[in-house]
Amino acid sequence: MRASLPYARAGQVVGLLGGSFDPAHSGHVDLTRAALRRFGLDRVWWLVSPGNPLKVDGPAPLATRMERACAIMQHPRVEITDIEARIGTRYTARTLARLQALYPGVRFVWLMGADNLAQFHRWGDWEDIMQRVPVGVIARPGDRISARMSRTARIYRAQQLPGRDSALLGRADPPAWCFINMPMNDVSSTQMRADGAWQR
Ligand SMILES: Nc1ncnc2c1ncn2[C@@H]1O[C@H](COP(=O)(O)OP(=O)(O)OP(=O)(O)O)[C@@H](O)[C@H]1O
Ligand SMILES: O=C(O)c1ccc[n+]([C@@H]2O[C@H](COP(=O)([O-])O)[C@@H](O)[C@H]2O)c1
Repeated sequence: MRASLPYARAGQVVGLLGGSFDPAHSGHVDLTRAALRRFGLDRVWWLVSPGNPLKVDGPAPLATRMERACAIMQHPRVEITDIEARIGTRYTARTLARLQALYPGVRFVWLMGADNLAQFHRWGDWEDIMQRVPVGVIARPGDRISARMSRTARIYRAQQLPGRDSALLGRADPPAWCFINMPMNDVSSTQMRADGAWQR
């Protein structure tokens, strides 16, 4: 876990996986490894959120979620960060604006599971997000159809890269997005909390 901002140099492509990580699990790890392989990324940063603006229940303390995330995701090209708490944002559009100002010349790609694409049009300034960065979407059990039928997918149909061209996403100019399939992992934090595997 780092006390400073993560490092990236101009020209690199950094995938950002924002999440509640309450708790982090193998689905996040699989998504991250697939994103590194498929989207032409140099690095991935996990942004452990101070709290999802759309979720009513507060998550477990940030330090507890960070500790678990660091324990489960160990990879030389992946950083676990609480950067949103440090810069005082929880809305993705604002996070991206701050990161782009802090890291001129670094290319960022927003990463998310298919469930988040399905409701992406409810996020604050979601069209600004689409204009700022390419978006990589990873299949999730039960959400493939709702994601493909989503308002975002329909509005940005012409800007969708086919899965076979996913390696171009990192260097594509926004708006651009790509949906990839991977061997699906049906683990979820909700289920882990329900099973008593994680206490808030
Ligand atoms: N099993 C999975 N397969 C693909 N993507 C996933 C999977 N689990 C989580 N993600 C994605 O990882 C990001 C962070 O997820 P999050 O921390 O909310 O975990 P979660 O399991 O979805 O939690 P919850 O059940 O509390 O909503 C989101 O974009 C989510 O879509
Ligand atoms: O900006 C928003 O309005 C917004 C609304 C919902 C979710 N997000 C972000 O989406 C990421 C995934 O959230 P979650 O809770 O599904 O893990 C996390 O970084 C949230 O901050 C962002």
